[in-house]
Amino acid sequence: MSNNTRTIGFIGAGNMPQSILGGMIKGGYPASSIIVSNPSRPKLDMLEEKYGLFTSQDNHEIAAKSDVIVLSVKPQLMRDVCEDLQKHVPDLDKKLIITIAAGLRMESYYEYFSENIALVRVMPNTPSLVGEGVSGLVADSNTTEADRDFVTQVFDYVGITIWLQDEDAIDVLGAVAGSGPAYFFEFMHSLQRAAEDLGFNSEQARAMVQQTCLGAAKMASESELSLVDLRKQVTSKGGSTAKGVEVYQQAELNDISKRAVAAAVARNQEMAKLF
Ligand SMILES: NC(=O)C1=CN([C@@H]2O[C@H](COP(=O)(O)OP(=O)(O)OC[C@H]3O[C@@H](n4cnc5c(N)ncnc54)[C@H](O)[C@@H]3O)[C@@H](O)[C@H]2O)C=CC1
Ligand SMILES: O=C(O)[C@@H]1CCC=N1
Repeated sequence: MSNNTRTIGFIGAGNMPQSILGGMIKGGYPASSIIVSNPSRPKLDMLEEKYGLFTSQDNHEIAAKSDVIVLSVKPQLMRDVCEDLQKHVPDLDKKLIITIAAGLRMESYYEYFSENIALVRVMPNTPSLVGEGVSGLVADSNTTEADRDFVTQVFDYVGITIWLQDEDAIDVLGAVAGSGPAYFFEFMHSLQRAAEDLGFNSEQARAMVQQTCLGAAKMASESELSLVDLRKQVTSKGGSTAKGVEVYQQAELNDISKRAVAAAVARNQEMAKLF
């Protein structure tokens, strides 16, 4: 990677950029080439202490020092942050701009900056922190092949990268993989509570749920079998699993997932119009 190191500056130091930069550093990207801004100090102090990063409360300073700017604020703040950068930071169209915001379309960024910016929209997820992220990417035609290679390299550090044809696909990937960790945590917590209700303490209940989830995910990723066949392997005829699975099927789990993803896609589309 070090043969293609650029100074990468995160504007916003929230959960998602922390997951990405933490994963990058773990994967070997030089911390000296990662810089971060945030309006308040606590997260910056933590990042300085933990990784020795250069940080600033001044977005202009971080953007000016960066070859690659990663816009990492909430969608509703994006217009103000970008218009402010456009006013105060020279040569933005000579830098590569990455945005990780959900929903917001590329055309919004052309409005905030100019149509000359080189822009990549990335939809990452928080498991990037442990090197198991999923990132969906779409680049505009102002980016060079070297830019796109760089973005691939960065997000490959923190998991798998999936280049997409258009922004509609990013909204869907966001609703499945971007939001997905929350769905799994919700499900895992419900299993933990079920074990607790039947007498386990929370520590044991959580341990068995998370290890089972990890094991199932590992099996799925290492196996050639379909998810249906993997499920069948656990489900002995006339056994206990069949009874448990039946409850989920009767509750229309497929339909629940479909509705959850559709709701998240709809919110992404709404956010594109709101901000
Ligand atoms: N959390 C997630 O799982 C994912 C988040 N995203 C996107 O990542 C972006 C950031 O989300 P999170 O990190 O989760 O949010 P967060 O709420 O954890 O962090 C937002 C950060 O922005 C900072 N901030 C506020 N105003 C600012 C300004 N004017 N300039 C610079 N920084 C400012 C806040 O102090 C805070 O540290 C959002 O656009 C979200 O759509 C995308 C995929 C997944
Ligand atoms: O909830 C959100 O809007 C962001 C996008 C995907 C995960 N978190």
